[in-house]
Amino acid sequence: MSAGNGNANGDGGFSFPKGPAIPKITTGAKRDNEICHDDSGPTVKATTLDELHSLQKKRSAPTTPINQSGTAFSEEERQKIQLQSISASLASLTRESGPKVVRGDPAEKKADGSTTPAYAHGQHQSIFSPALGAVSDSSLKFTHVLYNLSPAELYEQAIKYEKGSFITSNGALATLSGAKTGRAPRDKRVVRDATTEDELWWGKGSPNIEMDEHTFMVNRERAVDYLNSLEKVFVNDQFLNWDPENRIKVRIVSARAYHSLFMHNMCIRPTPEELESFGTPDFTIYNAGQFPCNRYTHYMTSSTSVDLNLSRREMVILGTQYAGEMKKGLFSVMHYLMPKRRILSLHSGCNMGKDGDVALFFGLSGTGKTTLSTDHNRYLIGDDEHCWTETGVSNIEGGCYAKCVDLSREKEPDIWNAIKFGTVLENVVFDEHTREVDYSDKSVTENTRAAYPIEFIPNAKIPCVGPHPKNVILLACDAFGVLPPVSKLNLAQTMYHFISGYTALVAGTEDGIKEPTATFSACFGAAFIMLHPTKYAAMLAEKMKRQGATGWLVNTGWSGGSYGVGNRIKLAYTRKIIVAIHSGSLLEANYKKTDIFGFEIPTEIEGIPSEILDPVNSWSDKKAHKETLLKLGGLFKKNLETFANHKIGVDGKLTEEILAAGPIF
Ligand SMILES: Nc1ncnc2c1ncn2[C@@H]1O[C@H](COP(=O)(O)OP(=O)(O)OP(=O)(O)O)[C@@H](O)[C@H]1O
Ligand SMILES: O=C([O-])CC(=O)C(=O)O
Ligand SMILES: [Ca+2]
Ligand SMILES: [Mn+2]
Repeated sequence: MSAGNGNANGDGGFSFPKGPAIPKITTGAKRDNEICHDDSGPTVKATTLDELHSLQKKRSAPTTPINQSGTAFSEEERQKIQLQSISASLASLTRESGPKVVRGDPAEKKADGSTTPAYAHGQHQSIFSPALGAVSDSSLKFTHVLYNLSPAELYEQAIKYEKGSFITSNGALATLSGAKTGRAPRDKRVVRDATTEDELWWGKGSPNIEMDEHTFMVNRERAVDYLNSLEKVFVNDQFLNWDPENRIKVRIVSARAYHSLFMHNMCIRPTPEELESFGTPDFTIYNAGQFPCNRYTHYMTSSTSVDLNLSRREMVILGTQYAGEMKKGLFSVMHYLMPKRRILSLHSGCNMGKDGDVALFFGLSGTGKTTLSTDHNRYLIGDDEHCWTETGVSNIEGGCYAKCVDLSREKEPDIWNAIKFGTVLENVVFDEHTREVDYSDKSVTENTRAAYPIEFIPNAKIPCVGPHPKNVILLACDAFGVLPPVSKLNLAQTMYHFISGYTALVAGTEDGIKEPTATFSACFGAAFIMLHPTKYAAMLAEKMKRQGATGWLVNTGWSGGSYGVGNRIKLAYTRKIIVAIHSGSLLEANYKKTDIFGFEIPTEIEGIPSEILDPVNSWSDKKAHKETLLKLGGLFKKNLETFANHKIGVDGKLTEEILAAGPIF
């Protein structure tokens, strides 16, 4: 620092007092190693440390909200309206009308040193206190609301108050989701009432396990009471769906900064102006995940319960802190709301080429939706949840949720680079000193994840919308190693495989080779659909037909033998296949038909050894290949039996066509 020229400006706004320079203290003869006392630099204006700290934080630029009558709300009025709305969200339905809510962190000291709400001291601070007498102790306390905090504020909250929260060397926030490191579909309940009774898909194969309205209210009350018993809660007001005409306003009330930052990243972030006119949310999540449900409650079979009430437009989470429940809970809601508007909701990734050609990537968890839709040469529209309307596609979310087990910079550079300040890293392991993440370490779980805003991908298409898809790519990670790396599908085959929703995964690798297990999940997302799979399939068929889209089945799983003998097909090869699909060159290739499944497979693709294109070539044991192929064909047939009775299309013609498009032997 240079001493004495202290007309500091532009670096904090303080000014150096004019007048004679303060004389330096001189201590006689100067020796080389002597400590240099230099107190003549600019001093701060503050006279106390508290005052100094108060200088540090500048107020965010105020916006000028307009109310209905066209006049501007004062900041105070606006905050009061917001708190009133939050108080209504948090209200117990059996007691007071709503809790006393106050804005801000309870740990943040007021200028007078107090931490209690300022109303008692007559200071300016936003509070909302329903004008009712106290009828329980909980109505005497305040609930502090941390409303739409920024990532930086949420980092601080997480690191101060949530065990297992750390900043990793790449700048991301590492968090632990607790005992649950994946979704709990068996604990999902949907309220069966007069409306949903007829509208939803119930019974065998359906993900909708019923609960009654009363039980929902019991769980809702439990969650609300838990949240209100806390000193503070996080509230996120955000949007779903980039299609402005079908945008849904969501409110997420949660107890953890981790949850708030996760949803900040995954939902669409409102601008300050949009927030002013947010009003009442269309859907509210009560995430009381730290608190279990009560197993004496009817319908509860574990201490976890994820409850959807479509009529009330509410979701309650008890007994799981896995953040993916919120994301996929909202997706279920979209799977109900959108088809009512003749919009197809899809568990798919989506990207667009420079020429505007759009591709959808369907597939179950871990099959490559995020990996393959994140493509440096194309615009990313979204990685997991989309809508297909009369005019094109729109992403439902504002962020991506990438698997990061074995993540490498070389193979997935864009995802690697998206893991930076603002990103939530779930359940990863890192060096205790350097905080460098070891993505190969599965000590906590294999399902390690990164949640980041979509704009962290450099070629994200903002707004995340695009024209009608040209290619519909179904991904399967076939650990049996008999599905070809790529097959061209006709429309009936596309429907057949869409309804089947096949993938095969391998269990833990530790105790040697295990048989792969086939999973069938209708529409590549049976856990989230609300209507019968054929409803979505019929819509998909109709849209693909109208737009002339081509269907493809891409095996991102095993090649050269089943799991244990062969290997997972190289990501570089899969990417080349995808490039050939996008460019249209694959459509021009020569094809041959396979046995059993009747797939059309290309004989050549540039950059890929031709022999791997037909799996039979890469299996050394031809007999084992045939047996495995038949085995898988049998599993497909068995799975589709339940759908055979459900007629769709004119006279059930479509059903017949679809069933005929399956394996034949
Ligand atoms: N040939 C391949 N094609 C695609 N992915 C591959 C391939 N080989 C290995 N992988 C790995 O498989 C995983 C695919 O996971 P990804 O995150 O894309 O799943 P997802 O379909 O988005 O699932 P979810 O719906 O659970 O988010 C990644 O870890 C990726 O590195
Ligand atoms: O929902 C999750 O937890 C992860 C995911 O994307 C999926 O399983 O499809
Ligand atoms: Ca994904
Ligand atoms: Mn998903």
